[in-house]
Amino acid sequence: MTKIAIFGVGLIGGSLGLCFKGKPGITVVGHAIRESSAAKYLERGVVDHVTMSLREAAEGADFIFLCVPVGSLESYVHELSQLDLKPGCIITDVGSTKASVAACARQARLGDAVFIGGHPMAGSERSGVEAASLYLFENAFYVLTPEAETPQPYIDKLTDLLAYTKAHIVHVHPEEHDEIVGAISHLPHIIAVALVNLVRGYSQSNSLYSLLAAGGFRDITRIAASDPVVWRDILVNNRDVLLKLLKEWQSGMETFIDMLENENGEAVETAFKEAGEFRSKLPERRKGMIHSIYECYIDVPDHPGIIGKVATELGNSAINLSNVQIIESREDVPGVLRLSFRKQDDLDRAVERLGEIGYAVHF
Ligand SMILES: NC(=O)c1ccc[n+]([C@@H]2O[C@H](COP(=O)([O-])OP(=O)(O)OC[C@H]3O[C@@H](n4cnc5c(N)ncnc54)[C@H](O)[C@@H]3O)[C@@H](O)[C@H]2O)c1
Ligand SMILES: O=C(O)C(=O)C[C@]1(C(=O)O)C=C[C@@H](O)C=C1
Repeated sequence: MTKIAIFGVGLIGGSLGLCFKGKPGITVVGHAIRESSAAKYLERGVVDHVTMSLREAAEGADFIFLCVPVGSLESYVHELSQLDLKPGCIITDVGSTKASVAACARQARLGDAVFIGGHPMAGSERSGVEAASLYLFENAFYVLTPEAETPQPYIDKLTDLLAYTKAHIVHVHPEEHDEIVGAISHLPHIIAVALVNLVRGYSQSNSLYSLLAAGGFRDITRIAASDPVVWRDILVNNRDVLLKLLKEWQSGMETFIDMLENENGEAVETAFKEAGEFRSKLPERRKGMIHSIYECYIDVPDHPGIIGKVATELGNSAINLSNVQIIESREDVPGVLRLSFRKQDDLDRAVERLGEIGYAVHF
């Protein structure tokens, strides 16, 4: 039996558990720090067994996944180094920063165990095991940061196991990872939070700010709802990279100030053109990379049973709907439903079908 131990059974740890559990010859053990969490992990079926003992979870494990916030990773590596781990055990993590944990693992005495850093480039603004999903990593990139001296058979073994996530494995150097992910993930989270807090301030004296906040604001700020502890740890850990990026960001904002002060419409137009061209060339909307789900919005009349009606219509056309959410519902005013799909094809067919039967569909 291959034993996989997961520490930190939340969004990412729970999703990995779902990918591995039930696969031939695999048993998944989750480590819980609270009894109430232990019961929840079993109830949600993300692991086969739960233990509150770090030793019991780790000893005898063939793979150990550290899925706790970045600020706790080093203490876990240290604690594992005190245990009698199975020879050949592969320890990996899923932290959003890689340089510090790699440096820590290099120094740790892990005996016959091997550390290989990892980072699935998929996630969500939701957190906790309640948000775990079997499909989270499908088609996303999964970064591994092996050292030059990491024996190839260990890398192959971890890569083989990760095939159950259906993610694409890429190897990146830890420092290079932190620079790139700083720009494409950490900086956007800072910008989203700063923007939401700016508008939150304005809305305290005028409720129209919240009322009128529409697609543009919601698109750019979804990630501002991400877990505060997870993101505190990421930003503090990657502060050197982020301080450099924030200075460049500041200079980018200064450029916009100059354009507006000088009424330089041409420069504004060029900035939008260049950004649009680059964005349109990003790899096709890959689940987990840009959107973790395929979504559209439809205007619906405010009357009972509308969700059932839409779901039945899609079901009759064999279109697989993964989620429906009412995102605006006020008396006497048409509401908006958000429809989520796991595949681009389902989204495309839903848009066509709903359009045919008269719904206004938006993206
Ligand atoms: N959220 C994302 O989109 C995303 C994506 C990729 C990687 N990551 C990384 O994955 C890791 C987990 O993030 P998540 O989004 O799954 O968070 P989460 O809050 O959903 O899960 C974290 C888990 O760790 C446990 N935990 C929290 N603090 C702990 C501590 N001090 N000691 C031990 N356990 C603790 C929690 O009980 C929870 O089970 C982080 O390192 C994060 O950087 C997150
Ligand atoms: O989709 C989201 O909500 C995410 O924030 C996912 C996201 C990202 O920024 O792309 C967040 C953190 C990770 O470490 C990897 C992926």
